Amino acid sequence: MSTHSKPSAADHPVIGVLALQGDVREHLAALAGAGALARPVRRPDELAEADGLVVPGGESTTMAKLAVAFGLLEPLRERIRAGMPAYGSCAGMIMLADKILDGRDDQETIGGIDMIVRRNAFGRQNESFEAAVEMAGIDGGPVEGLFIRAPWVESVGAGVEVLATVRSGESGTHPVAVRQGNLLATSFHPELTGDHRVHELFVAMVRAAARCAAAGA
Ligand SMILES: NC(=O)CC[C@H](N)C(=O)O
Repeated sequence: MSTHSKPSAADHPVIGVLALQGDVREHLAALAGAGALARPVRRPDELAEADGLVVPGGESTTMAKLAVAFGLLEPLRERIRAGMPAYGSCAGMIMLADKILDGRDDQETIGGIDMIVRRNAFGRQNESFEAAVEMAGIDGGPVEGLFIRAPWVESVGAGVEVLATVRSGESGTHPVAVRQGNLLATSFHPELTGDHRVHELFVAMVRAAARCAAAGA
């Protein structure tokens, strides 16, 4: 029996969705479907209340500019450095990359994952496509990968686990889902498919991090 009177973050994690631009509503719905209390985050005080954060799909250059304008970029970097779990889909993957290729000049990222991500990597004729993606850590068969002007991961550092790859014509096979500690990123958009398994994986990561924090407190 729990001795806590308040619901703990480990049982009911509050997961924010960075709500500056992009498919925020879809992530809020997917997180709720995966058992989290989901909240939009536009201000540093809203970020402070979140046990974990989703950075949505959208347009990374716009999102980065808005993050600076809303005074969120440094608070985001600080929370991530301090171990807050985060999940980025598509533009969100770009935002969580330590380095990007084919970004706009001076395009900022939040960073956190030791990887180089190439924006719009799948090229013109393939700007949008679907693929069945086998993803490590996701049981029950492949997830439907929706790739919309999607990035791929060009290279990863030693601490980054590649969870899924996709073959793209002659350029070969590229990572499209990665994890480094409490940080998760996909090139594709599970929030648009109604399949909540990737969000369930992220909610489990947030719960585990909250349990660790409670045990260490
Ligand atoms: N669907 C997406 O999130 C596309 C990402 C977009 N190409 C960018 O650079 O931000």
